[in-house]
This record gives sequence, C-alpha cells and structure tokens, in this order.
Amino acid sequence: MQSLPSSSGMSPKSASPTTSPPGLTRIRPSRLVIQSVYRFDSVNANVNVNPPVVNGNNATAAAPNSSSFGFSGHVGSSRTDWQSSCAILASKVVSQQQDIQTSGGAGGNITAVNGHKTTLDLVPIDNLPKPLSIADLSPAPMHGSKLRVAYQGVPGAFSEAAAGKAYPNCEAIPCDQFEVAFQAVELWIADRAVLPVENSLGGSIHRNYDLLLRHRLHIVGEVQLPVHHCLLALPGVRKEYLTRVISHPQALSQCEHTLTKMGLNVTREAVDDTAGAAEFIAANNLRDTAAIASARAAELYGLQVLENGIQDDSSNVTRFVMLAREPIIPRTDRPFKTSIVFAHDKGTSVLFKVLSAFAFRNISLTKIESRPHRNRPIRLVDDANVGTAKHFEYMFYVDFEASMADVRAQNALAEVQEFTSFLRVLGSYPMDMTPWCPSS
Ligand SMILES: O=C(O)C(=O)C[C@]1(C(=O)O)C=C[C@@H](O)C=C1
Repeated sequence: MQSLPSSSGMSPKSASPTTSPPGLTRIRPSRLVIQSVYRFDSVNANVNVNPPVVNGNNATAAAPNSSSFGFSGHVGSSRTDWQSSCAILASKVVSQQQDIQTSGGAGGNITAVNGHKTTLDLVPIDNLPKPLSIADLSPAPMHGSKLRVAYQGVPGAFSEAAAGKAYPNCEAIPCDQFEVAFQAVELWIADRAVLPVENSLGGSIHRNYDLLLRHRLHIVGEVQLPVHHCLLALPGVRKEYLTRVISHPQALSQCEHTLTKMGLNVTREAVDDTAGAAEFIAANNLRDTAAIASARAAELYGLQVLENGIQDDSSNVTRFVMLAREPIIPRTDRPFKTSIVFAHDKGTSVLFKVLSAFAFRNISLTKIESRPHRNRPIRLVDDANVGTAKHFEYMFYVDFEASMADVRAQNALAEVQEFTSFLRVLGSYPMDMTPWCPSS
C-alpha cells in the first residue's frame, strides 16, 4: 500500500511497507503518531514497551494517572494485571471448570482461559479492575469531559463517522495507523478505539484481527456503518482527464466493478485511508487523480463529486468494533455477541469439535476467521516412508450470538477450553441493533 508522506514534521511511518511517491506531501499534521518498540509474546500476552513518544513528546505527559493497569510509562505492569482484567469474563468458565474438578470430572488445571496457562489462584480477586458498566457505552462524557475516541485515518474517513456513531459527541482522535489507535487507548491518550474489522463486500480487515490478539484491549461494542463511496476530484476536472484513482484498499475493492463499468482509463493505487486520498489530491493540486472517499471528505478538502454511490452494492456496510482497556459486564437483557480467538497445538482437527460446542447449544455463529499462527506458522509432520508434510497453523476467531452472562455460552466455552490449547475471550458486548438504513 502506498503511504502518503508527511510534510508536517511528523515522523515517517517506519512500519510502512511501501515507499511514498516522490514529491507528494501531506497538508496537515492531523494524525496521531506513536513511536515505540514492542516485543510481543502474543500467546502468553507478555508485552514489553519501551517508553513511548507521541508526536515527538513523551507520552507519559499526555496520559492521566492510570489506575487499573498501573500505567507508568509501560503498558500494563504485569501479567497478573492482565489476567485480572480478563477474569470477569473468564470467571464463570473457571468456576464451572472447578466444579468439574472437585466432582472428579474431566479436566485438570484451568489450562488456557483468556490465553493463559493459569489456575484460579493466579487471579487476585481483590485486585480486579473496575469493569466498565453498560452506562459507559452511552454517549455521556466521562469525567466531565468528552470521551476521546481513536480511529485510523484523517477527518472525513469512514472510521471517523463510525466513531461518531458509536460515541456521539465524542472527541475523535485521528491516528496514523491501526496500531497507533490501539496504543493510544493503552497509553490513556484515548478512552476508546473504533476500528473496522470487516466489510460486506471487501471482507475482513486482517490487520485488526492480528492486532486484537497482540494487544490487550477488550471489545466493548460494535457498530455497523453504511458506507457510501463517491469519486472525488478537483473542481473542473472531468472524468476523461483522469489517469489514476487512489483510495484505501478496502474502498478500491468495494468499488472495483463500478470503476471498471465506468470505463475509466486509470490505474488504481492504495493509500492509507479514503479521506487521506482526498486530502492528498487537494494538497498537491493533482488534476489527473481522483479519490474514492465520502461526500464529507469532498466538503472538507474542497473537491467535487464526479460520481455518487460508486460502491458495488448499495447496502455496503462496514462493521467496526469499539475497544477499551477494560471489559464491560456482560448482560442478558439485550442481544449480546461474544468474540473469541483460539488455537490448538495439534492443528485444525479441533475446529469441528469447537464449532459443535456452539451448535449443540443452539448458539449461532456470526463470523469465523482464520489467521496464520504467527508464533508457530508451520507444523512439520514426518512420515518416514513418504516425507514431511508441512501443515499451516492457524488462530481461529469466532463471533457468536450470546452473552458471557448466558449459561449456554459459559458451558460452550468450558467445553471449547477442553479442546484448545489457547483460548481468549476478546469481548462480550451488545450487538448493533440499529434499524437498517442503507447509505444514500
Ligand atoms: O479509509 C477510511 O475512510 C476508513 O475509515 C477505513 C475503511 C476500512 O478500513 O475498511 C473503513 C470503512 C470502509 O470500509 C473503507 C475504509
């Protein structure tokens, strides 16, 4: 993906996989950039962070004193803190497993609740962080100020609109990359992050699945945003002048067929976000380039709408998750979803058993995704006679329609835990039930 360079003195994105086109500049120092050095052991959830630098300043100055994770320039002080934060969701599973043990039933130690080889006595009950209540999902500002919500992109990005839908009246904080949005919440620079995970046409946003595993934030909600794309160019530019269309890869993919049908003789280039593409065209007075972005981006950056509604499906929708440092208390008085991630040492054969744990309890799955097991991507199976088979290893992400407060979900997860070597509850949260309103 092409990354738009900064003209603002912001640090270049060291992690950016691509080079920037020569002579292109960014017009506003609008996005949060955090530089830090992470070392992850994702399965054991050990995170070591060197003192971070936020847009050139020490992040500790920007971060209020923290409570539950004992922030002091590091993300989380110990493995125990992290275990505590997960204990709310895990406790039902743990107690059920204990019952099984005391009654001489199957199972031994609590092997992998929330990603930890752990036993109950490792969870310091009196140290539990205060979980967010359902009220924290409401638009009311926290602590007398606006809720700060990190998103990836610049103003006019769909993610900004999603942040506003999830938390009306919030202070939306633009971030340079998805990872920065995660870090902004971990470092108390933001209270929440709102990040896309899948689109009805473009599919999953894999990067965020990987980051959910590598970071310790909890999913506390979801929001589905109708995504209405426009083709934008500088005033006076006609479609015939165009040689290039730039946008976020998801946006390019969501408009793929429409662009082809329009018969434009253009190359398609990926950049970091839709609104950033519009901003880039305006900043560089590019008369041969169009952006796929929102109508709001056109207004913000002074572009004209050449074509309205160019997404390949009028009901195009992107699902975003809301992330927080602490989980919410799951409830049963409204529809909830729960997101988990699991793996097994012995490969994919466990998948059917895991899924049957939900099927037998009439729990519907709404999503399943697999990602490479980054710690152990390949498993070699030697057969002296025929050679060595190389099996790919996966992490499986599953969303199911039940709350962790629902005994069916607790029983299903207790069973899943027996089949898996790694299991983590990413969050149990209210489903987005807003009435369907396709983009117009
Ligand atoms: O580029 C943007 O405007 C974004 O908010 C990112 C993003 C995505 O990552 O999927 C969000 C919604 C749309 O699906 C297109 C792009």
